[in-house]
Amino acid sequence: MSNNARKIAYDIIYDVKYNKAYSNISINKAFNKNTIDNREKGFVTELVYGTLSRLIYLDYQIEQFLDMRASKLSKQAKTVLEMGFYQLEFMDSVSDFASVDESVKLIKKVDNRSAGIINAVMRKRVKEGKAEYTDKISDKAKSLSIEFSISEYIARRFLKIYKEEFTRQLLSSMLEKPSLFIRLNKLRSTEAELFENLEQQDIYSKKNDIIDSAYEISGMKNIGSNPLFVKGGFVIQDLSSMLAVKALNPLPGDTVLDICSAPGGKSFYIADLMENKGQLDSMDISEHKIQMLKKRAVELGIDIINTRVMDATVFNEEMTNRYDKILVDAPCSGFGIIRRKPEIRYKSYEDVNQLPEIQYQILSNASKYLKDTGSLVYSTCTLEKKENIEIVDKFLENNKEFYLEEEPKELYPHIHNTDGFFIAKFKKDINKSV
Ligand SMILES: C[S@@+](CC[C@H](N)C(=O)[O-])C[C@H]1O[C@@H](n2cnc3c(N)ncnc32)[C@H](O)[C@@H]1O
Repeated sequence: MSNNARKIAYDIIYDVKYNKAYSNISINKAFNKNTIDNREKGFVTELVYGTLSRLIYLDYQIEQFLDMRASKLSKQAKTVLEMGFYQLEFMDSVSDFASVDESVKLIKKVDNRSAGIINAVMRKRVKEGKAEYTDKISDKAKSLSIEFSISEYIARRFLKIYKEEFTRQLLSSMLEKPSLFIRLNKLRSTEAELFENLEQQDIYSKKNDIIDSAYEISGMKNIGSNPLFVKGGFVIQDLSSMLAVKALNPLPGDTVLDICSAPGGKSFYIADLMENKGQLDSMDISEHKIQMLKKRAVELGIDIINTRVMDATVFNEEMTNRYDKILVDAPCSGFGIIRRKPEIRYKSYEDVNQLPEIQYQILSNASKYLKDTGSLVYSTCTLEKKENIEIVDKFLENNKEFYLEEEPKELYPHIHNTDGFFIAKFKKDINKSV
């Protein structure tokens, strides 16, 4: 693989680590800017996600081979070493020689003064083999943090919420590649057309048992140029996201509010289940993301969506008692989608501690927009109880006219083959409160 591909990967990793960029957005930008073939794209994607997903573990390994304090390394040198160590341990397609040689070439482009140290550390690692990680640190959270490359804060929270064995299984599954699900958009295509498209491209698909328009697929390359995808015949959507919509049970003719809707995955499925009949108000605080939603809705052939940029924490009197069904897919810490967004692995208490208040405020406002016999779904893509069941309990405590229609669902990657997710379905019954 060329040094150009490694330089592209380096720029993305550096941007995510030091400029707070988002990995998925940075990768897309880099692929649009540079002309690289599909094989190189695959290599860059693996190197970026792999390295970013294992930073704490890789830094631990690097330290075992360094003759100086890691804090003395330049940011560039540290990043090149992390990429180099990742290739040595986790990329079978790259020889040890290439890992060392290409790392030295790369550092010469970005910080020539560190070339000697990179060369020495990489060679020492090749000669001696990886340092065995033994569970020698007595603090369990610290130890899990290194082993599974997750912030100590998240490790500590998971250990508080789950048993140790469950936490290990969960963290281990969060280092694996997520399954890919697509959903047929019946407004633009049919199952027969979808199957023909998948067959032509040698893509294996398995129909899902619960969501009849969902298929788990493997072997999809370069989805952006798939003609059926481009014309809106199918979308990529995790099963967990579809299950949240299914819980809401939108029907043709309903008046529905999706209050944190952008970039639109759930709104599009709501519209599909409504057979594009009725009214769907899709709101979000982000103007940019609402624009993305609008554009994709047109491609998908949906015309029942009214978009609005709105801060859902601010109560809007005009919307009182207006909707049959409301989805609150709240902004959250995202601990359930760590496999897709590796930067979430390193979140700290300060990054997430404000969220429960915002979530509760949004849920509380949304509940007032519901008609007297309406249904409301609260969902998040996190596994943090403070953002899930504790919000639900507080809401029920303060809103006696609401009850849970079914037990809230928690979904886990290693059990359900989905993102980590939480879904609670409430029913409003004003007679209950009197
Ligand atoms: C989990 S995402 C929603 C994903 C979306 N439902 C989908 O399926 O594509 C949460 C969304 O909440 C939005 N958000 C954050 N704070 C908000 C607020 N105060 N009011 C409204 N939307 C907000 C974010 O912009 C983000 O798009």
